[in-house]
Amino acid sequence: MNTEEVFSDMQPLIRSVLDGFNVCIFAYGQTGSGKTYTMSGPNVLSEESVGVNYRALNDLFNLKAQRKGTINYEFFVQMIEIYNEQVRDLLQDSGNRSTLEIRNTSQKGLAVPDASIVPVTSTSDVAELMNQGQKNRVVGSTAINDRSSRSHSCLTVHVQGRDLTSGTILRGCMHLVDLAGSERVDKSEVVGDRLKEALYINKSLSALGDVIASLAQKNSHVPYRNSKLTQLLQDSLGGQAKTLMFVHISPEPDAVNETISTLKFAERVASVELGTAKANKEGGEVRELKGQIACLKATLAKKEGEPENIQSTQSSPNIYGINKGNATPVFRKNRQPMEDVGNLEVRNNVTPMQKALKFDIPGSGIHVEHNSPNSVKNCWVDNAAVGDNQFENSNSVREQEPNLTTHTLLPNLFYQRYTPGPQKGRVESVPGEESDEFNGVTNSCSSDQDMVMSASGRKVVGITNGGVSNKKKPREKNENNMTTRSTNPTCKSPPQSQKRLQTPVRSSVQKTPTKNGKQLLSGTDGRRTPSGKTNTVK
Ligand SMILES: Nc1ncnc2c1ncn2[C@@H]1O[C@H](COP(=O)(O)OP(=O)(O)OP(=O)(O)O)[C@@H](O)[C@H]1O
Repeated sequence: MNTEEVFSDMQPLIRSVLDGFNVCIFAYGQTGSGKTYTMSGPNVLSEESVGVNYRALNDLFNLKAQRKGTINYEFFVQMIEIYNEQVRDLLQDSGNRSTLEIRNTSQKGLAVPDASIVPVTSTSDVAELMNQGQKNRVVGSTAINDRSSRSHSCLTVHVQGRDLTSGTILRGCMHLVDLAGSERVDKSEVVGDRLKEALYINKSLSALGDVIASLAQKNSHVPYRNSKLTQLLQDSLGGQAKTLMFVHISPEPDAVNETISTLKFAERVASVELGTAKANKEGGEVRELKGQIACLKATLAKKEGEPENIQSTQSSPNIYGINKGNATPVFRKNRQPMEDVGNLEVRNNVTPMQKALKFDIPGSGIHVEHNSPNSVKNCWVDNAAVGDNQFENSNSVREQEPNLTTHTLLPNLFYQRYTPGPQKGRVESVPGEESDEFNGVTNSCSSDQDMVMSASGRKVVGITNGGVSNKKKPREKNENNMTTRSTNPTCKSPPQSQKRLQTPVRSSVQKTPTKNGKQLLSGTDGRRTPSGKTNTVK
């Protein structure tokens, strides 16, 4: 199965991102099985070997061009890695990199708000950023893979679109995750820092397994907080995102145990039942009503002598909209206001929506009949007072200033902190040991709370495989694998038993069956038997 075929499995999801869904695509498998090859491609890229990350971005730009008469899209990119349970910004030079926090929020949407977020306008912009991120990623040599990723990496593309006719705002985001591979340390023969990395990798993958098991069993508590990886993927696994997992296995006979356990994991993933998909669409009327409700609440609070700052009524994920945060000055000075990069939501004068309005304010006991547009104009959010922490649960709303209703929903998020500079080589240094702050935390979140990323949309996990030989030496063995066999003429025909593993196991995210109205994660071939078991294509 070549990369183009693999990519065809995820192509429908690219459209979904542009339609306002959140999507997560991740590569899973033992070390050396070809995850990085699938996601990013080999070191030297050719048109055939370029990874699915680049292809996805390319598709996004193509679709953007096709839709330019109807929707205006903007794209922004973040790239982070989780290395030894530390989250790091791959778009920052290693010298400037600090450890970042994952913010669990069901409302605001940015999983790692302090990571650089960079506007991109062309595929070459993206390729440059990905190369930079890839170079900054921690890679090390082991007995199994001489360029083994020692971290989980996540490339996130944020999409914002504005329908030119209706004014509806669409927001989607796509996480492209290249997991570090599980490894048996006796086989990878790692010691010292590499051993420490392997232990962190295995531990976080095992936390991922626990989360999947909990989801599959529909447990009320899902232990997302046991690792940074599961925190990061929380919303993609247990929320409403569309999720696709590529499973990679090695054709090596002596990797059969790892292969079996990988396929068992895939089977478990496939049994997770999903919620209903929703797109992040916000029409002009909704925005208007939110603004008016916020305004009326502010007026009410003032009348009752309550503090001015009250909870916003914002209920949908809004990664672009919230102006709270504690970005350090050092970052701020590098930021570029979103207006400068053409954020269409920055200006949203509400006049078209100034209609007669009748509604109850939930929980306030107030019924409002409202015919004047002007009250909206008397409402504003004090950005200065609020700061720019996008992840507080409330927005401050104050009365007085005119015409700023939805300006308030704007993004310090989109103050981008990316400063182009000379690229650093791959990071080899290993930070000091960090205590695992999530160890033992078993009951602090639910799937509905503390979401890492805002997401709307049904989850779909399709599974394919692109395994390669996990032996570092000889390298030719890598050619004898399912990902390359159709493209590599030097590839020898494997024994029958290996052929099975090498046969592409495809996923069809569009045909994912449903059960009781819920979408199921698709199985190893993206299909299910009537009993709900997964099929393996032979
Ligand atoms: N389809 C393929 N065709 C040719 N070479 C491949 C293919 N897949 C993987 N390889 C080669 O196999 C080696 C291991 O692949 P890769 O680094 O992608 O594995 P990985 O699963 O990401 O490993 P790790 O988890 O250790 O990072 C690399 O040298 C890569 O170029």
